[in-house]
Amino acid sequence: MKAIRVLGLTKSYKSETNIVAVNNLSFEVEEGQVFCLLGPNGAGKTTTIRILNTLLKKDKGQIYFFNIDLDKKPQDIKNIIGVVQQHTNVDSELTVWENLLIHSMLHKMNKMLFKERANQLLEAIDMIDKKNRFANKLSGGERRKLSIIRALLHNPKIIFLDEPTVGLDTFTRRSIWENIKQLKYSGKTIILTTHYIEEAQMLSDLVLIINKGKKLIEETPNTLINRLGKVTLEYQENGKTIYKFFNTNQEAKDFSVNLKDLNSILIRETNLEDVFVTMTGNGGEDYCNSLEKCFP
Ligand SMILES: Nc1ncnc2c1ncn2[C@@H]1O[C@H](COP(=O)(O)OP(=O)(O)OP(=O)(O)O)[C@@H](O)[C@H]1O
Repeated sequence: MKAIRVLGLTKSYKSETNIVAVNNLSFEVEEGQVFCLLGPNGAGKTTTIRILNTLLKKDKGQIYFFNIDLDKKPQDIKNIIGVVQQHTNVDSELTVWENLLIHSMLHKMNKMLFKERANQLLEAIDMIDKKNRFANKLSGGERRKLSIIRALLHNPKIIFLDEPTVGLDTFTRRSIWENIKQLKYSGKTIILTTHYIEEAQMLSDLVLIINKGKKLIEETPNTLINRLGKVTLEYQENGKTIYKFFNTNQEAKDFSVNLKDLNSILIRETNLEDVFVTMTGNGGEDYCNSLEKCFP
């Protein structure tokens, strides 16, 4: 079953430059998938997510969550989604428990169910010992965990995670990855945006790469990597690192024997970051806007 269907989504900001932030974007997400939206700065990811989260109005297009039309039943949609925003927005003046209680009241949860779920989630996400601590006395990672617990409290079917691990240390990041995997195994649909391509490669079933508000490609991480070439050859030429992609190690080796600077050669597995950089251009320049150009 399709958890989300987005058809021809378009949004402009009426600023001095009249930017088309999202331009006729269409995509579908299967129930139970981890779906990752990738794109360079300013690509339109946050705008797309904010529209899906009912926080921003679109100009054009249709959005369905489990066949429910967002335009017709926004409240129904709010009840089936949980949102972890990019900037953690927990209430610093309240304790962890009080933050969760307020959220349960907004979702009209019954008290018994609230207590049971809140304790369960605090336990699962390793925050039970912080239950009575004021949010302003939590570390950045703990605040992020609180916002994840809060987003899950009303048992949403679809969870939006906008850069869930930004600024977190390796241990906290791994523990959040583990939580995301557990959510997927429990059948939740997850929409992830991240600038950590390694995170996208590890967690996602499907990746949608956008640039300048437009869809470039939508594939599984492995398909994207295979299309580019499983093997990457890196070498130096005129003071620049050149990347070339091949289907096999042997092809990369055969190519490398004719290179001048043999010391600079590195042959390694291609990763999703190589795909991302190839498709969206390096350093924000030289954008690749056609699939033919990226994947001849
Ligand atoms: N409130 C706004 N008013 C005017 N322009 C905006 C506004 N918000 C975003 N934009 C512009 O819309 C475009 C898309 O921005 P958006 O925040 O959706 O991108 P993003 O992919 O989330 O970027 P980042 O990775 O940097 O967070 C950018 O050109 C941005 O400057």
